[in-house]
Amino acid sequence: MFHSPRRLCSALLQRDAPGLRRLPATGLRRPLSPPASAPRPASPRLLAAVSAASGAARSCSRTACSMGTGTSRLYSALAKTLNSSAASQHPEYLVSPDPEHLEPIDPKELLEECRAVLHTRPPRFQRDFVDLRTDCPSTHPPIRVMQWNILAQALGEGKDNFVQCPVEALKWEERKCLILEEILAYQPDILCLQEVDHYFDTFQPLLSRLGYQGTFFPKPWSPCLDVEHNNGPDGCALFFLQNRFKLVNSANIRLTAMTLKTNQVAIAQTLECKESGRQFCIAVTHLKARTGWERFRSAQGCDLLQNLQNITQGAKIPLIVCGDFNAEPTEEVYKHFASSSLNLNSAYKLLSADGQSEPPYTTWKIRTSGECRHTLDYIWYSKHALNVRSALDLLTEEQIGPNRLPSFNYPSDHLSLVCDFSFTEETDGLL
Ligand SMILES: NC(=O)C1=CN([C@@H]2O[C@H](COP(=O)(O)OP(=O)(O)OC[C@H]3O[C@@H](n4cnc5c(N)ncnc54)[C@H](OP(=O)(O)O)[C@@H]3O)[C@@H](O)[C@H]2O)C=CC1
Ligand SMILES: [Mg+2]
Repeated sequence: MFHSPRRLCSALLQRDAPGLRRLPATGLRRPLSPPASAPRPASPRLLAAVSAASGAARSCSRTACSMGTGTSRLYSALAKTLNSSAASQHPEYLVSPDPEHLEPIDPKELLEECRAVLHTRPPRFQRDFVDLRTDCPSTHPPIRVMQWNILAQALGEGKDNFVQCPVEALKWEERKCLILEEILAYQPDILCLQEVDHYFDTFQPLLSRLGYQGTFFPKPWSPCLDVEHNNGPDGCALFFLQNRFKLVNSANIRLTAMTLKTNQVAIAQTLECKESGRQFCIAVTHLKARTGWERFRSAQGCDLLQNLQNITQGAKIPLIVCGDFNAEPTEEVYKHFASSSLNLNSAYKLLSADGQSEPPYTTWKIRTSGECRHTLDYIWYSKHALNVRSALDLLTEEQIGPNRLPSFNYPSDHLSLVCDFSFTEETDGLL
């Protein structure tokens, strides 16, 4: 699904003065030295591909964002400038730096390099795709969508209280390779992420070199900013492969609850498939967490649905909504989505025997309060316009292990959800 790199990955090794490397996004330079916490890399390219880009935001963080909460607010303000409501009406302001100026990375080589960094870790778990609609042939390749709350680095190390997870398992230099490995293993066409607090230094520069166009919308008052040595606010990020889709429209939405602005956000983009000319809308969100906030989440969900009604012109444009809803299927917000006039179904229900039950968990962790096993993450889709051709099975309890998540094998407390979609024949030729 990735497009072939136009040049070899070895182009990542710079031709500039020895020991200096041009940073892709900014043109800044920094000394070439491996991160202190990382194991000795097997390949020098990893420094180029995985670490070097971090210099851009690290040099930003030296001046603006990593010195604690006060200066982090400045970073937050800068990030918000890039995502202002004015910008949302002009997609050109939201696009990443010109991808033509970035050296492409060969995904296979990057995957190998990630694996080299992770050589002291246990192997990653095997997960299989389950075929769901083998009887519906499609003329176009499916659209693979990944939904994943990747766990903000600042929250994982600072506030989440994962009492059974050793701190070494959370080291960013290795954990980011586990996250990249998961993305590279499944090669989604569209990637919907929550709790991203390493957008500018890691995911945007690397994923743009893999052919993705990215958008980031930070939470207005990210809890990450209250963690010492944070890397800026966390937020939602949406990436799509530029060789498969053209951006038609993009909206960054600050969710409201009972007309009040909240700390939760969403990104909604209308994309056009380059192969088929078909349009669809993809949205990503992360609703308010914690028990006691059920009505608040419900109101946020209603606001998001209202926004999506407008964006899809009343369900005329097929829709996919990915999110960490922080709500079990018994909650009101889930019911609003299941019964909305947008005609949505939750894709992972299709993995159950009767097609009606959500998986038993999408997140599983142990906090000071005890074991937390919940189904909170969903991929909703327009059931009249889209088919789910296959879905990636979840990790088993045995794979997750007694200490639950995150772990040395798996980088987040939430599992990634991955689905392959195709358009239904009935709506072929419409939008
Ligand atoms: N300084 C200021 O003026 C303000 C600061 N804030 C900060 O923001 C925070 C609230 O922001 P808000 O967006 O409402 O945050 P949420 O309540 O939505 O939670 C934020 C994160 O905490 C995680 N989380 C969920 N449950 C727990 C738990 N039991 N223990 C630890 N972490 C948990 C969530 O992860 P998941 O989704 O994976 O469950 C989520 O990513 C405040 O605590 C404060 O730190 C907020 C407003 C103003
Ligand atoms: Mg979390």
